[in-house]
Amino acid sequence: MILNKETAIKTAELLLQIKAIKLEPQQPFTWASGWNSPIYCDNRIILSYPPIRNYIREQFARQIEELYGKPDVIAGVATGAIGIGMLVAEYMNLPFIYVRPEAKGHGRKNQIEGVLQSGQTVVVIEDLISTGNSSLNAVKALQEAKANIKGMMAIFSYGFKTAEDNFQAAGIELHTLGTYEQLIETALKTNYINTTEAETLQAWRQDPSNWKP
Ligand SMILES: O=P(O)(O)OC[C@H]1O[C@H](OP(=O)(O)OP(=O)(O)O)[C@H](O)[C@@H]1O
Ligand SMILES: O=C(O)c1cc(=O)[nH]c(=O)[nH]1
Repeated sequence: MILNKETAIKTAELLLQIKAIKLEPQQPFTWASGWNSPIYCDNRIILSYPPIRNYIREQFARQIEELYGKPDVIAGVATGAIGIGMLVAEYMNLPFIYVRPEAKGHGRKNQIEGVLQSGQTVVVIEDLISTGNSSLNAVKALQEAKANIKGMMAIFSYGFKTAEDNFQAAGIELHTLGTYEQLIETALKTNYINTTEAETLQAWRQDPSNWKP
């Protein structure tokens, strides 16, 4: 679910401004899910731009307070959302933890790093949602540790039906700052992409798991 249109427009403008959106239809990117894709959204770049990371941090903090009040803990999904999650926690003066894709094989063998107590309310921050599997894997680990998950907030989602279904099946509310539709609209308007590229991106989105260049 998009948080609000104004934020979606601004988020798209900022991601394009810092060239977080990469298009390479001839040399597709491989995603975490194994899918091939002509597009990659590298939200990690946001951390290199203080005014932009401040904007994202403040949007998250404002929306979290509006939706859930103050949770006990902010969690980030490793590694992409550790940085921005920590900034949100700092801004809200809340504890921060992060969740690895799996438990470490050595040391304390933790999957969740930081302090989480049974029954604590948690808002989970993610940088990006494709299938939603990484995010929901983190949610599962938190729930197994008896966290009370209030919701998941992401900078951007491709808005795939499979992700929506996955979140619905898990009973987790997802809110995003930016959307694919807004990104493509803004990218066209600002000549970041041309109409042929926009058509490729729309066609790809119809069946992303089977797309080939
Ligand atoms: O919705 P999904 O299909 O799971 O894909 C999205 C995930 O992919 C990226 O992480 P990546 O695996 O590239 O690792 P990183 O966060 O360590 O960069 C991103 O940060 C999300 O966590
Ligand atoms: O699904 C992914 O792995 C993925 C897609 C994308 O656009 N950006 C990203 O960081 N990961």
